[in-house]
Amino acid sequence: MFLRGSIARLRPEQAKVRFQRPSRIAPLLIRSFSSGQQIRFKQTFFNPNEEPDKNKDNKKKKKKGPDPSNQPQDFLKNTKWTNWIFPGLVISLFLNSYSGGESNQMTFQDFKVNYLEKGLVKCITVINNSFVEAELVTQHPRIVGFTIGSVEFFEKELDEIQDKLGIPNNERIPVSYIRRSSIFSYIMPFVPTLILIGGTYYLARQLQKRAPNGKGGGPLNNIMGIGKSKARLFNQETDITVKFKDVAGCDEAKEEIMEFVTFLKEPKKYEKLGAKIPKGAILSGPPGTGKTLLAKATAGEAGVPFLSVSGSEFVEMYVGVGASRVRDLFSTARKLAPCIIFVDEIDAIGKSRESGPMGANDEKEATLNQLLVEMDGFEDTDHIVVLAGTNRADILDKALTRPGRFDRHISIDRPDIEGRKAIYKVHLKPLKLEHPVTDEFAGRLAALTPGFSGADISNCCNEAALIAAREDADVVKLVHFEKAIERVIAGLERKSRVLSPEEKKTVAYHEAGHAICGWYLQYADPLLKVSIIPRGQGALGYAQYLPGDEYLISQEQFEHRMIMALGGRVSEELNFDDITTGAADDFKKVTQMANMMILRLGMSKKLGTITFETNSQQPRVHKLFSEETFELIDNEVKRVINEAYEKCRKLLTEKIDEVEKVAQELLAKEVLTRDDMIRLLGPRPFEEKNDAFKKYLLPPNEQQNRPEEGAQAA
Ligand SMILES: Nc1ncnc2c1ncn2[C@@H]1O[C@H](COP(=O)(O)OP(=O)(O)OP(=O)(O)O)[C@@H](O)[C@H]1O
Ligand SMILES: [Zn+2]
Repeated sequence: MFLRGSIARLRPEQAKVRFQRPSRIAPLLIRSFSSGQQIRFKQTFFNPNEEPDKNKDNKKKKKKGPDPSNQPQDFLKNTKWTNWIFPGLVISLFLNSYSGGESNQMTFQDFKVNYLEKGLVKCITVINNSFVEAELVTQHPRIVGFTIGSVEFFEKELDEIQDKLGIPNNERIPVSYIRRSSIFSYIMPFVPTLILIGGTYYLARQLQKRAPNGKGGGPLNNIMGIGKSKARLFNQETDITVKFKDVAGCDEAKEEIMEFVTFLKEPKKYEKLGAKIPKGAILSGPPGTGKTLLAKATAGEAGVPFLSVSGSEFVEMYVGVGASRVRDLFSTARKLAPCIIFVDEIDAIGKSRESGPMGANDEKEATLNQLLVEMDGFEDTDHIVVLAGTNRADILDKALTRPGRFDRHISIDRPDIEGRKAIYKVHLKPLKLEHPVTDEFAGRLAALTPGFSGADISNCCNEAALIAAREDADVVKLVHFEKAIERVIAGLERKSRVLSPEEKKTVAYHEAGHAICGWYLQYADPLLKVSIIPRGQGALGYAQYLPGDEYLISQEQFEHRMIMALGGRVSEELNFDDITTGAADDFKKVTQMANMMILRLGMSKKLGTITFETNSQQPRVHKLFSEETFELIDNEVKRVINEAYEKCRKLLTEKIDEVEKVAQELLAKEVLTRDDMIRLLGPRPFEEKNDAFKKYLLPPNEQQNRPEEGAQAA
């Protein structure tokens, strides 16, 4: 638009132009050869310093009249103006891109024929070396425009035509070269800044949306709150309903932890005597033994807030996040004090710092260091107790367990029969049972589930209720519990897995072999059930034994267990021409037991009382034993297994009729109970070793009977 004006200043008669392309720096340079003068044009088509149309604004203002609300600050306060930024921008770009819209677009050919050759062209402007605008002597149209491929070609054509028309040099059409930039080139440099400002504004808005309680808010909270601790707070009034009475068994652990409760309740009692209360305790034990529950109960008893966090929640891929979360956790705790912090799975950060195949891990180390610093940092008067749970107390960093930090070590083991009974009583309470919970009933369930942890028991009770519901029963009965227990131990029954008659026969004889060995071996555990219904992942048949709560296992017991495990394969050998793959798992167990006897338990006379076990955590630099010892170990393991095998074969050869009886019965009924076994074979010739079994599972008449001594052992 402005361009036209500038060109207009150049009279056609004034300029005889040799066509020359402008340099970049001097976009509007025309050399007039007629005058030999260089004429410089001011680039006026877009000058940011020059207000293009001041009058327009004035007119607008006049129209509207003076309006106090039109003060700039009022206008800015009214956020609606932001709505007009983008449409305005788009419109101005649109106008800009069509700034040449007034000229009639055509082809160079049309221009040549219709205007140039007829001598109607006043002057020519080449814009950006690609577009040509020509001002005509006519009024309609006054300006025409067309695109050109190359300036050289255009110049040549123009020269040729003017030569042809015989126009003298001094009357030739003046040609000017200009560069016209779009508004984009002025806006572009500001775009990154605008995006940055816009982004910051958006972030700030998102953060403002965050609810005052710290919860909720936009997804950005996740990014901004990365250094925040993820600890869950359980409020003492509402959330922690757990009390010591809900934690069954583990009485010693409760007693130990009771000290923390009294400290949090009556700190004065200790402080006036100058006693320092331990800052923390590590609760260690196998999974599901109630470490979290005990920690919660401690908070529940003391009536203080409980901050629970898992060690793995400190571990992030970003360096420094773990330490920052630890800091945040403790600063929260200080605000809530007196309170209890519980760090579950502390081994995730508290692992011994040099251990691990990759050496030290800087981020974990920083997190652990921060934890140590925080634990040193709080005073007894802060009234914060830190409890930590782990399954691997042995791999914890020594710095964690030194006095002044986690100086109490409370270990919680799997519950024994009495413990299980107590835990059953807790978890049976919410169920609708056939009879009220008796000592006998809970004891029976406890006897049926040796080795179960608290979590297993809770799971088992729930499973029983689910089974009862599936069967549309009104109440949960003992059978439902028995099914649930079997399911937890051996997996789901898979009746859909159909075995061929041949396979079924093999499985029956295999299981009968195990069962007969167990029946006639003195140190075998009491048999509860033999079944040839496939279960779980790969078991085609299985037998359920009830080991008691044993803390010591004799060599003879080991041997008898090995014989029992081999019974399946030996029975196959005795009853069929071929053997099958069914004994793979049995061999694994046998080999493990033999290895343990030889390498760890000093049960080989030849090798003596020495352990050959290596700590796999530490790198092995040299061989721990000589080639001869190695060979000896090999031979001893083989010897132990072979002896067991021979004893097993001898036993089952003698009892081949009994094997037959049991196998046939199994094929007919699929499941044999202890009662079935007694019916087929007579009572077991030994007294059962398992007291719990005797007390809760044997019928009263059997409990009195002393089984005849002297029956055949292996
Ligand atoms: N002594 C117990 N008395 C009652 N219930 C128990 C007991 N021990 C475990 N449970 C049950 O098992 C569940 C799991 O226990 P908890 O989470 O405390 O185990 P944990 O030792 O912390 O396990 P992990 O080591 O896997 O974290 C509890 O919610 C509870 O229902
Ligand atoms: Zn087997």
